[in-house]
Amino acid sequence: MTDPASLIARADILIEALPYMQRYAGQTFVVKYGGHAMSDPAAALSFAEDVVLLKAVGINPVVVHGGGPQIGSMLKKLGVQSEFVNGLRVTDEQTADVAEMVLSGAINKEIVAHIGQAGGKAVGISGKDGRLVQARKLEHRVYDAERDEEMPVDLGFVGEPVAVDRALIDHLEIAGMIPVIAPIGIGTNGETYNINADTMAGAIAAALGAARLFLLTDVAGVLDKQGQLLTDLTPPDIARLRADGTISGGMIPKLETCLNAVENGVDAAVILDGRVQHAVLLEIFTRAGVGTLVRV
Ligand SMILES: Nc1ncnc2c1ncn2[C@@H]1O[C@H](COP(=O)(O)OP(=O)(O)O)[C@@H](O)[C@H]1O
Ligand SMILES: CC(=O)N[C@@H](CCC(=O)OP(=O)(O)O)C(=O)O
Repeated sequence: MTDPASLIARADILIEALPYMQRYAGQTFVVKYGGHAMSDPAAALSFAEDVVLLKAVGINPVVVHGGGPQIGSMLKKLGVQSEFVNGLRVTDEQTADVAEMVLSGAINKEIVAHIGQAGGKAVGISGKDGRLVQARKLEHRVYDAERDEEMPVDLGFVGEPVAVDRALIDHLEIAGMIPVIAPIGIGTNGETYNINADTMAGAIAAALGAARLFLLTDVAGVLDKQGQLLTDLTPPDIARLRADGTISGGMIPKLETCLNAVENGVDAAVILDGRVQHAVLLEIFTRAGVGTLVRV
C-alpha cells in the first residue's frame, strides 16, 4: 500500500497547480512545437497529453508546429539541396511543395493522432484552411559587411503573414476541438508560402490575443556565451544578444517572434526544451518555471 505521506504529496502537486488553473481558465495559449523537439517519441506523446490536459482545465491550447529537420530529410531523399539564410529556408517552387507535403501531411497528422491517443480531439489545418493565414513574399535583407549596409536577399516562396482570419479557430474552440496548424500561408493568388513556424505561431498568438506563447525547441532556452540559461529577457536584452552574436541560426526568428508577440499584446513568450517530458505542464502549473521568459 502507498504510504499516506506520499499520497498527500501527490495531492499537493495538484493543489500547487490550482491557482494557475484558476488564473488561466478561458485564456488562449499558443504552443509552437518545433521540428527538433519532436524527435523524441516519449516527449511527443507527453506533449500531446499536456495539450489535452490544458483543454480539460478550461485553457484553449492552439498548436502550431514546425518540421524543419523533417523537411530537410525529405529534400535529401529527393536529392534537392537546401540552404538557410538567418534561420530561414530558401524556398523554390519544388521546395515549397515538399515543405507543404511534409508539414501539412505527415507531421500535422502525426500530432493530431497523438492528441487523439491522449484522449483529446484535434483538427489538423494549415494557414490555407479558412484563409487562416494570408501571406506575402518576405522581403528579407541581410547585412553585407563589405558594403556596410543591408542588402535584399531573394528567399523565393518564404512568406510573411499579413492577415490572420481567426474565424476557423473560434469555431473549433466552440466545438471543443484543438487546432493543430502547419506553417503554410496562402497568397492572394492562391500561391503556397513556406512560413517559419515561430513566425507563424507569433502571428496567430497576436491575432488571438493569446495570454502566452510557448516555443518548444531542443535547447533549455536561450543560452549565453558560456552556455548558461538566460531565464528572463526584455526587448533591450534581445537587441544586445543579437548585436553581440550570442544568438544565431534558428534562435534569431524565435526571439524576433517573442519580441513581436509581447509588443503586440501577448503577455509573455517562453522558449523551453520540448525534449523534456511534460515541459509545458511544468512551465504552466508549477512555481519553478523552466526555460527563457520574454516580457516587455
Ligand atoms: N544563444 C543561443 N541559445 C540557444 N540556442 C541557440 C542560441 N543561438 C543559436 N541557437 C540555436 O538555435 C536552435 C533552435 O532553433 P531551431 O533549430 O530553429 O529550432 P526549432 O526546430 O525548434 O525551431 C538551437 O538548437 C541552437 O542550435
Ligand atoms: C521559411 C522556413 O524556414 N520555413 C521552415 C518551416 C518549418 C519550421 O519552421 O520548422 P522548425 O520550427 O522545426 O524549425 C522550414 O522550411 O524549415
